[in-house]
Amino acid sequence: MNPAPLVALVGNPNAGKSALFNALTGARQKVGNYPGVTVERHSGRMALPDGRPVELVDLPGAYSLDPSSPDEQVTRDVVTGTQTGERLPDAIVVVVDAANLDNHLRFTLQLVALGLPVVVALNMIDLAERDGLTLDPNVLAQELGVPVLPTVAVRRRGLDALKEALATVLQQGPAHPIRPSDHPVAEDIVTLQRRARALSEKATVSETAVRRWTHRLDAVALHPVFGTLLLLAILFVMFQAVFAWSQAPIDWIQGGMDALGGAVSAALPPGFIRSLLVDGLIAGVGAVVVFLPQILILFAFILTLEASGYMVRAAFLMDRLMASVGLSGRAFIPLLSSFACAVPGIMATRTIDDEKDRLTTILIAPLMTCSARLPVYSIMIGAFIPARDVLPGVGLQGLVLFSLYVAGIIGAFFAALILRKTVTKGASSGFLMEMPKYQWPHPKDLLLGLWQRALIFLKRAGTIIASTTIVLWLLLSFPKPPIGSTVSPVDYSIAGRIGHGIEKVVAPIGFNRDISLALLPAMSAREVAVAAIGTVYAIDNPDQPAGERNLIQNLRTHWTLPTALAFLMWFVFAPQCISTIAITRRETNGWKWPAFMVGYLFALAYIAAGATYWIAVAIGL
Ligand SMILES: Nc1nc2c(ncn2[C@@H]2O[C@H](COP(=O)(O)OP(=O)(O)OP(=O)(O)O)[C@@H](O)[C@H]2O)c(=O)[nH]1
Ligand SMILES: [Mg+2]
Repeated sequence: MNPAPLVALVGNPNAGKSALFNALTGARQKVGNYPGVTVERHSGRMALPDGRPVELVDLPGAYSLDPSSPDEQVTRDVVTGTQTGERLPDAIVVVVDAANLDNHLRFTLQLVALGLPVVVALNMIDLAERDGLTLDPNVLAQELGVPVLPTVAVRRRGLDALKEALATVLQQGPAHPIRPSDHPVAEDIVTLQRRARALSEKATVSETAVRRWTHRLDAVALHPVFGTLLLLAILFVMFQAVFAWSQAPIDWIQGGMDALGGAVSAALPPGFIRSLLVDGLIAGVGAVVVFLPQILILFAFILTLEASGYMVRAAFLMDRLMASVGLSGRAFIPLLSSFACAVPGIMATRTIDDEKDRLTTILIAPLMTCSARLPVYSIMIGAFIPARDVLPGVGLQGLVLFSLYVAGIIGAFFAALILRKTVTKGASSGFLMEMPKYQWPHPKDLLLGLWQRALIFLKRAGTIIASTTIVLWLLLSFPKPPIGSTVSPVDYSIAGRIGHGIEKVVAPIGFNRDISLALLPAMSAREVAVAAIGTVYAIDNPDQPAGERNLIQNLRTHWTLPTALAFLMWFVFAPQCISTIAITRRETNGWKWPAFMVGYLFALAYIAAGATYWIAVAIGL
């Protein structure tokens, strides 16, 4: 007896082949392996309307007959009859996503040209309809010369008609005898794309303007090459803007703070209270508050990208990249939120089902540069990186800031890669997300979002940062050196002595006394590092009038460039934040993972800062 005819399900990734396969075969499935490769072979039985059995195989998704992965190779080899362990199919069902017709038709055209009996399943017709796209399957059938049946695999819609058409084409057999490895004349990709687009336009009965625009924008935004370039360009402009647009408002705030310090100095007699207010509170909190404009610019970009519907596209675009380091595409949104702050980012990992995926994402979230690091980066860049253009319109300062963000991302990817091979080993899962429609962000929502960010930032400055600064001021001010002593008041203080202890550990990576003093208070919030250094100089030079206590000037005189660069690298990696550690403990139910996270991040920060310092020294910076 002849074996049952073999029918292969072929199509682009995510067209719904497996959904259709499950709907057609039900429980009658077998999973095997193709010999020599690690690609699984899914097969199952189904019955045609007249009761005859058919063996169905679900092939891996592919974009074309030119394979770029083992999966795609299996698909190509099966449909050309050259795959070992598989006979040439008697017919193929090409599954296409109706909402993505022009892209999917490209592969369809190649498959039809093979000459095997073909039926096209115009799948996901429900989603196309929802988006305002109406297609005519008959036009498509006429143009392609094969039956085209609308289906909704997940609702089992259109399956009977599909089986009917399959029975007919099986009956008719191939258009001409097919020999294994019979290759159609390869059409170049551009011609193919043009034909596919023309075909999809012809088959489109009506399309709402919104869908047409969405589709056109997505053709660029989701393109593997152009989309990635677009994303990089957007991020690049964002970091340039943080510096380029913020100078004037920063100067106003700075001026206001200086005036406030001057007024308080003039109003109070010298002594404890004046020093606490001027050197402690105003110098410390003021050093942080000046970064409000930069933080607002950063958030204006993030909020706009989110509200416009672009953010999910970026996540989709990143999915392949994320998969290459063993992360799920779902990790993109938590990681992106971590650019604002790792705490909401880590909370957002709850949307990741797989436990190992989720844990990996939590462990690398602190490597995304949060907004609290911006003041630290900004002051160091302002002090040590000249404000000149490397190219017309491309400032060096913005470029350095961009590279610091990139350094964190690269660090995170390497960390994920290593973690996935060791402590969080396991399979990773796929990703699918609904694309929201593009829209202009509402200025009112945007302003509201910015207002909330400003309040959060100022509240932090008024509470955590102010209180840490005051404690630090106390520790830096007492005990006072005896009259006539040449030791600096800072070195003589309690904080100075603790700082000297820390300095022993961090001196090998080029850190100075100021950094050693700042590291411990910065655990409460990273911005405090800036506030702490501001307070250190205020106490160290009590004779400088407030207006001249420019932190940037002090940094330039007291720090070397290699030390500044090492300090920047430290902040790219170091887990300088109690809240992040606390949320990790809560989300992982124990101390094991936060301890691991803190350990590996401090080690990474130490090595990166040390390497930066010694390389900078060696090349004579
Ligand atoms: N709304 C809707 N969703 C569908 C339809 N068919 C499939 N899906 C969904 O689309 C997603 C992708 O479907 P799969 O069947 O895994 O796609 P595939 O073609 O096997 O993908 P690969 O194996 O990666 O090439 C799944 O989440 C399905 O539930 C459909 O007709 N309508
Ligand atoms: Mg599949």
